[in-house]
Amino acid sequence: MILLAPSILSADFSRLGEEVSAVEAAGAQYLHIDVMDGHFVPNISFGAPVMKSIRKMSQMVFDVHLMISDPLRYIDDFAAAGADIITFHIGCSSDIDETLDKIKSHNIKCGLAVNPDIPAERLFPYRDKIDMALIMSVFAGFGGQSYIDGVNAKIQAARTFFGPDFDIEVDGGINLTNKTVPIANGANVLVAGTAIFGAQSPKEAVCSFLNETEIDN
Ligand SMILES: O=C(CO)[C@@H](O)[C@H](O)COP(=O)(O)O
Repeated sequence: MILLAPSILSADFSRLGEEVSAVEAAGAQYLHIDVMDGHFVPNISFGAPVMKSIRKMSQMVFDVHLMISDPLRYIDDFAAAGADIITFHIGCSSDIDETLDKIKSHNIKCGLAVNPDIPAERLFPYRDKIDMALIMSVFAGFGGQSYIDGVNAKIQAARTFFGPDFDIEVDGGINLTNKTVPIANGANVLVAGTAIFGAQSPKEAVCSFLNETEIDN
């Protein structure tokens, strides 16, 4: 089953509640929450208080993507704010095992992410500790970039290594035209920001993503 994770990075923050309700009503299963610190990536987005405020009005799986230098320091905050999955990056400054253990201590699922210039094999030693692998199909930091086809082999390598029942999420530059590409290479969780919240109707965009994704499969 393909899961869709609309990224609120591209939402209209002045109407965040309405935007979240629209994608939830349309059937999106995950809500992708992009947290950026202006240090690990050049951009700054928002933190746990914003997530906490939308947690009250949504039942979606809150899929938190920490693009921050020292994720270990903030796991407690995001857990308390209602995260269901917390993913952070290979290459951050926190100890990876310690951070995964911290996430697990909250009974939350954990994921590890790799930017396009980091091989999928860097995820493999953590196989028994993680619930999801996040393969970035753009360099983390900004919405609205173009999908990098060079990551397709990496998605395949991750699928081969982790097996058929493991969650492999792909994030960046995914739209209605190219969404079959990550799926064909082994992804089962698709993140889309601009293609959903940049559409005239985010609700219709989610329906198109989900319906057409089913037809393609
Ligand atoms: O993590 C990121 C960017 O760093 C992504 O989640 C993007 O926000 C996806 O947005 P689009 O590429 O779909 O616009």
